[in-house]
Amino acid sequence: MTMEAKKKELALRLFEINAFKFGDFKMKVGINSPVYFDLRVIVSHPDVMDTLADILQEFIVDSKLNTAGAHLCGVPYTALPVATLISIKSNKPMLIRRKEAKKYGTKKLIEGKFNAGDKCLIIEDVVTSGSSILETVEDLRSEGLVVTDAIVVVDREQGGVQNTEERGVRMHSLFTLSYLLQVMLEAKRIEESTVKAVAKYIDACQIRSDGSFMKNGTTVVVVNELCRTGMTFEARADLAKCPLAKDLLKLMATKKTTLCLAADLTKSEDILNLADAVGPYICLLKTHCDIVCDFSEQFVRSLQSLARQHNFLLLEDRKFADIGNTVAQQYGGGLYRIADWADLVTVHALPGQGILKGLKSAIGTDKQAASRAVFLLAEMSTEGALTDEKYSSATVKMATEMDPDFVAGIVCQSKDLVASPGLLQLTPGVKLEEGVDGLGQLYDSPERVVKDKGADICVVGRGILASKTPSDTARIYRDRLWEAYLERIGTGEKNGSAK
Ligand SMILES: O=c1ccn([C@@H]2O[C@H](COP(=O)(O)O)[C@@H](O)[C@H]2O)c(=O)[nH]1
Repeated sequence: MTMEAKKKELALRLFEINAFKFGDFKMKVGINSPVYFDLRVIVSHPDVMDTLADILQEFIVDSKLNTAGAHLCGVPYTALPVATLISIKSNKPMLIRRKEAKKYGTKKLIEGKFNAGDKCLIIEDVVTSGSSILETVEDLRSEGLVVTDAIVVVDREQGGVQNTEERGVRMHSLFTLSYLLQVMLEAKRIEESTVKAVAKYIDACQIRSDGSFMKNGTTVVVVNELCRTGMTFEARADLAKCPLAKDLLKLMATKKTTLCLAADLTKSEDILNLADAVGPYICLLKTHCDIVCDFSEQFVRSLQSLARQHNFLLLEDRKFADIGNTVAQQYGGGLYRIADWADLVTVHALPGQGILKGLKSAIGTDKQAASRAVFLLAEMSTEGALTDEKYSSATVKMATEMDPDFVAGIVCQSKDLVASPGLLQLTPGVKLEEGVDGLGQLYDSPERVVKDKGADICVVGRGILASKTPSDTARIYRDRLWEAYLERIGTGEKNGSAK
């Protein structure tokens, strides 16, 4: 295999394991970026680590650097395992730079055997401004080592080459961000619009080694066009990692609706009649199967047939919250056999990752798995809900880092919680009249929920159920929600604050 083919294969594998992703990410330097690299994830994929080390070793040889007698030093900490592997494979000795000098004993900054005047080659994972490389170089040089070159896995092309060059270090990058974008585009992993948004950001956001941003001598305002709430559902579908979220985003875009009906009725016939009447206006129909007094297999088959007829998905709001072994049985078995008919279910993140593993284990084949997904509950719509910021952020982390293929979205109430454009925000507590019911349920208007709270899909129950003409009322909700969405992405007719 040629080096080029190996690089492309590795690039696709890195994308697959989430070593880089596209969306809206807060960076160390305090601005939001449309692309995020986290090469730490490779330690969980030994095959990727091994391949990366092999390719880097070959890359070092191809770069024609004079590395005879040179030491290798990985920039702490992400580059350390890769540097170690290259050291073993190429039989080159390694040095380790401590981030802080030891407070006792030798007080060494650099661990390993070396003499002043020895050469040292830097290994780094991702470079933005190059400041991490330069910190390491400074410590190595202060011990008399000679450092002239750095091998880098990814150059984000935001000034690293110039900043390191100014301090006498040449960067040799296996991948540039532009190269990765082209490979992802060719492989149809991303759309042209994503490439353009990232390129625009990179062009506007060149970072100097002191951390300041400048372009043509002036400070710039950097706009991230991959911000979830500013994007269309069509564009976001391309960035969704979960197949069902992709389908749902496309469905919402073609049917022009973000309305989810909470069909909280207790007789199956009433639910079916309602689903038939309201079906043309909704993207999701949400059930609580355990409140249906005459629940039957026939009922769910009829519901599925209406879902196909009117093009909506079924969400069972079961709010699973137990250990993996129990939820597997609750989901796949029992009276309701939820996994057989519900496209989506709601799940509490409280028990941790095991709950998602348990639910997944109840789904049969890979094909079936691709047609099932969950919404994780990060916040509730009720007065005094105990879901605090730490809990809700940890829930979103669980969704994006652990099971991105299985989590379609987040149930929450706050705009800035869901950054990833591929994840859907589902928000209950929506009514034409704002207020509170007698049991602590809080309601906001359709406009406020979409524009101020960042909702993608809005759940409406009693606002429609209590109406004498549910289908007309559903249409009103659908229209107001859709108009608010258009205004949010900047294509609506009206502008201004929420009603
Ligand atoms: O935080 C949450 C999570 C779920 N729900 C569910 O949504 C509907 C809301 O019904 P309304 O009649 O519009 O109040 C209901 O099925 C809840 O179980 C929620 O309200 N809040």
